[in-house]
Amino acid sequence: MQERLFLIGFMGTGKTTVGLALANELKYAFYDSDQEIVKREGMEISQLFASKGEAYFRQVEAAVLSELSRLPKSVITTGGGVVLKQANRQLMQQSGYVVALSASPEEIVRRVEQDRSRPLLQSESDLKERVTELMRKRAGLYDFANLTVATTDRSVESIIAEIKQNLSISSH
Ligand SMILES: Nc1ncnc2c1ncn2[C@@H]1O[C@H](COP(=O)(O)OP(=O)(O)OP(=O)(O)O)[C@@H](O)[C@H]1O
Ligand SMILES: O=C(O)C1=C[C@@H](O)[C@@H](O)[C@H](O)C1
Ligand SMILES: [Mg+2]
Repeated sequence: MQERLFLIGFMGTGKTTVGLALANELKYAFYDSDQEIVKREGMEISQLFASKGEAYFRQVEAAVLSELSRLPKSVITTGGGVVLKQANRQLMQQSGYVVALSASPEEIVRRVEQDRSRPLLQSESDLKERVTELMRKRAGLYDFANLTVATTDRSVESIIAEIKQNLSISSH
């Protein structure tokens, strides 16, 4: 079994939700880079973006990822923008098995529209347009994953089953 699993994907694809349940099933430790940043900085992500800016957030995110990438038997879920830095992509590829979750823009809008915690989705423009534009800007950045799982119209249980099946194949 792989020592470390990383979950990557656009905002709202379910990384934190799926990762926590997967870690419980595998009896692995669970870490979420966004949650670690909140603990370390002592404020919510939206506050951090507002007070120190996105560039500062990205620096802390890279430092947190680097620490998490050394931990044994862990499921590590990441923020949607962690793939923006090439060094982060390389580190994850070298330190574990990387699973990308994907979802349609419509599904992402349904999942995140009631949640004000994501600063990059808080602009005045229409949420669907904002999601589509950001997805276009990030096209290809999640493609380095060992496995990509589509999550639209799928239960968390069936997503986990697909990941576990692929893990058992790739560890033989
Ligand atoms: N397979 C699914 N079907 C329906 N809803 C889901 C599914 N997976 C997650 N959700 C819901 O979508 C919302 C976003 O999920 P989650 O926070 O896990 O996404 P995320 O990928 O971690 O987002 P972020 O990149 O912003 O951290 C939550 O309300 C969660 O309950
Ligand atoms: O996609 C992104 O850039 C982000 C996703 C979230 O997980 C947080 O890391 C933050 O809101 C930025
Ligand atoms: Mg998350």
